Amino acid sequence: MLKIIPGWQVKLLDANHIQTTGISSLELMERAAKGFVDWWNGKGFDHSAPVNIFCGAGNNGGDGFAIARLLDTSGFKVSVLKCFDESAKLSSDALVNFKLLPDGIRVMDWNEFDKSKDGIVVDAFLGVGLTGELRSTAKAIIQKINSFDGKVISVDIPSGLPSDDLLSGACVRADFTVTFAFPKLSLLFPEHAAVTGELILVDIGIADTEYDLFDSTSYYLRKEDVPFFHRKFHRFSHKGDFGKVLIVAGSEGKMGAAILSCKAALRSGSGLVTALMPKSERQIIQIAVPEAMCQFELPTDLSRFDAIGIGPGLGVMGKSALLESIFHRFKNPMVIDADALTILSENPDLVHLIPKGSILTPHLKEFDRLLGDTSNHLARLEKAADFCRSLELNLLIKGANSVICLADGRQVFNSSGTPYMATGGSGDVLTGMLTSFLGQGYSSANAMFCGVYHHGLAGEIAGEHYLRGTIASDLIDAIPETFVQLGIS
Ligand SMILES: NC(=O)C1=CN([C@@H]2O[C@H](COP(=O)(O)OP(=O)(O)OC[C@H]3O[C@@H](n4cnc5c(N)ncnc54)[C@H](OP(=O)(O)O)[C@@H]3O)[C@@H](O)[C@H]2O)[C@@H](O)CC1
Ligand SMILES: Nc1ncnc2c1ncn2[C@@H]1O[C@H](COP(=O)(O)OP(=O)(O)O)[C@@H](O)[C@H]1O
Ligand SMILES: [K+]
Repeated sequence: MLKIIPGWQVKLLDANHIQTTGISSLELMERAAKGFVDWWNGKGFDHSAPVNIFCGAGNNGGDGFAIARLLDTSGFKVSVLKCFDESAKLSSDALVNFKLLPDGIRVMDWNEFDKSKDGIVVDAFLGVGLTGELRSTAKAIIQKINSFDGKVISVDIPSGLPSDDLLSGACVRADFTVTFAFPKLSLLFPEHAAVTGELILVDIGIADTEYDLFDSTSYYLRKEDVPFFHRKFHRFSHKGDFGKVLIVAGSEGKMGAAILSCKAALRSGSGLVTALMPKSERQIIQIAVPEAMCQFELPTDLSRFDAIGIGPGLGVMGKSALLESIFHRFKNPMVIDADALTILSENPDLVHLIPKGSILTPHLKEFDRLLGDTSNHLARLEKAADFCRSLELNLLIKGANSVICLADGRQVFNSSGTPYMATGGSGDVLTGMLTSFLGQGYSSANAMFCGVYHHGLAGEIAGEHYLRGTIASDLIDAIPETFVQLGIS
């Protein structure tokens, strides 16, 4: 997994990389620019659209000059908008790249930019070197960029956004942010979604081990990390090896949630799935998921189950005793979602009975109901860390870039997923997937890494096909393809 370090430490990361590999800082800037242009070329932007690149005097601007040169070579009509005056001292690498600008590129002052023209704006004004409050000219430059109606692509971070803190002043509103080496923490906050746009991570050749020097509890979960967390099964594996799970879900009118969770558990590899549900609703589930077994009373001995998932569509009224009995009778980690979380919010004493290592999966509203209102994501993450450490529980804060908050203090941001997953029932699918991995003998942390990443990837696969018509069942259908794409047999 990729460690997320504070923006101010990027200089140390670079210096260390330069020292150990012998490459120059200029070469590192060139890699960043090449990575940006590779992504750009993959997007297939129209060659006839003029490209206007706002460049600051620091290394973010240096990236911008290098990008300008490379886009010019690729045949784009590029202009550079200087965001500094004649007296400004450019960083040494920015100066080199400024001097390397080919003659064909028009260089103007930022205030000469004509916002009414078509094209694309690249924002290479301010990067992680931003300190303190924006100066007045910087605010005017950001305003100018934001007055443009077309696409805006930010280099490393939208100019004005602090890398590790909440936005308090002006900021470029980007459609895409192409960030280098690792995602800056603030790019992952829901309150910044409107300024960061779609997030793209460009690898500039810094190895994961080079981050070991830095203290941080934040990580980013990428596709290449996930296979490592999967268990390997062998030729003689039998259905018992793949786990027996109990899904406690569904009530009259909400049996769909139970069906989605059970199916998702089966599609994620569970050997045996049992649904605990009201007897009156048994026909629905037996027709929809014939592979699942049904149970209408809570068995006294729950030790025959390897994992339990509880909550989707369960209902709240009169269900707290059921939750309490399960906590008393089952001693292994379990998955707690939806209505079960609401019951916990209403009966806070029950939280102390939850088996250690369990996984709670609140979305933002459920989080606030459970742990109290939070004014912003930073405060939420801090609260989550305290909760997880003190109770030895794991929390998944759901949303775009869901955060896996572990009892050991690590907070891991997921990279897979798409807004097309914002559809009723997709959380029920996740509960089934997490329960399935727990039941297959994965540690809670590994079950979360695999469950959350595969769930997001299933959303991407389904979303590619169905766009905004994606429904939760499509995610389940896409689960097998996620295993194919990750090379997991
Ligand atoms: N490993 C990586 O990730 C790599 C990262 N790289 C790139 O380096 C970037 C970081 O570059 P950096 O350190 O030179 O800082 P940068 O963001 O250009 O900002 C400095 C400029 O901002 C200005 N400024 C500051 N505060 C201000 C304020 N309040 N209001 C107004 N202005 C303010 C400051 O002005 P000054 O204070 O000096 O007058 C100076 O001009 C990083 O984001 C990435 O793009 C790649 O090139 C290579 C590998
Ligand atoms: N914009 C988004 N980007 C990525 N994933 C999303 C987005 N919106 C929702 N999701 C994911 O979809 C799931 C929704 O779960 P939840 O809110 O419990 O929905 P429901 O209760 O309808 O099942 C979560 O896993 C969440 O991370
Ligand atoms: K920028």
